[in-house]
Amino acid sequence: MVLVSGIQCKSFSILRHLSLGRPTSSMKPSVFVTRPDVPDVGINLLKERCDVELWTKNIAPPRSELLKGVTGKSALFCNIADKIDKEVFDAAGPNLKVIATMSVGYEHIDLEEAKKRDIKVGYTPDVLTYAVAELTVAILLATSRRLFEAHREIFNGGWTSWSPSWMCGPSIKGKTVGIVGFGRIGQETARLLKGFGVRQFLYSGRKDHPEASDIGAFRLPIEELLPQCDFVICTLAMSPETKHYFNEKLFNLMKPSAIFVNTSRGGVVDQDALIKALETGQIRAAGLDVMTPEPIPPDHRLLSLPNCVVIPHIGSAGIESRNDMAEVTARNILTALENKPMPAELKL
Ligand SMILES: O=C(O)C(=O)CO
Repeated sequence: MVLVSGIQCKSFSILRHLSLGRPTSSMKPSVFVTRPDVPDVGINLLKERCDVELWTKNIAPPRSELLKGVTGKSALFCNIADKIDKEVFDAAGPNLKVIATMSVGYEHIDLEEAKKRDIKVGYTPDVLTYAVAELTVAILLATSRRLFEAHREIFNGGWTSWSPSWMCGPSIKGKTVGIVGFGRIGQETARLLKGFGVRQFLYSGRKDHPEASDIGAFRLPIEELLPQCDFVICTLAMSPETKHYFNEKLFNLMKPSAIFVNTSRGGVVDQDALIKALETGQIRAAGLDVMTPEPIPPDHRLLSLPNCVVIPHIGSAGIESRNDMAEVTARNILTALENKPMPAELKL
């Protein structure tokens, strides 16, 4: 609450309606941004209207710094590596109006708590769909054509000569691809893969997707889909229902030649079951942009498997998409602070 000429104003937007002109620096809402390397486009937008405080290091702020940074702020600009729970809301205090995450995933935010306190929550769907789909195709190819394994052979002396059967892997052309979680990213991945000559796309999920007919994809129950697929791509969103969705039973339904790719969340896979499937040859290989935990310790068992490609959660890391994500996040904050419709607000 601020006092202006004897009038008590609840928010920045009311001050603006009173035609008091551009707010002075002391009247500006304040934002805590949990990384210093957010693309300029987002930070510059925020700075036009807000006092912006950036966490100084390129790692997630330790808990104590997150709590300190958010104290008294009007808005929080965060990402998937920041756990936003009751303690953070309490530390922020009553000024907090909006939390905007620079991500499409939002399972790191306690939405119940936000709702209780009437705090808006913004996220960044759509703008990263292409980048994640592109990376999904890249991991699929890196896994099937054994790119990292082959690269290592150059340095470890394994490349002795051109050999007829050395470093061979299956092509995508003529194969059956199953997409589990046929939302925006799953569908875009299928569109990109069409160019590789896939014979059949299958998908599973709770409902039919009208877009599937353009793509030429058929919906099947997961138990019928898995035994038919040469490639299984997981783009399932994380939720309590999808935790450890890919378990031993599902890996056992896959072909021994199957390649499994996950670019959604590590938590949707029972990782021990995946490791077992890779070690025993239950499936041929896996390509993962996501895993548990993140970052994965360098001595983790998963990293010792030659048939597993592991990438450090860079699905959305296209330059264009990260710029767009920063911009949408900033606009989510600015519009929420002015009580205007946000570009991408989560319904609480
Ligand atoms: O946006 C997300 O949810 C990510 O995982 C990172 O882009």
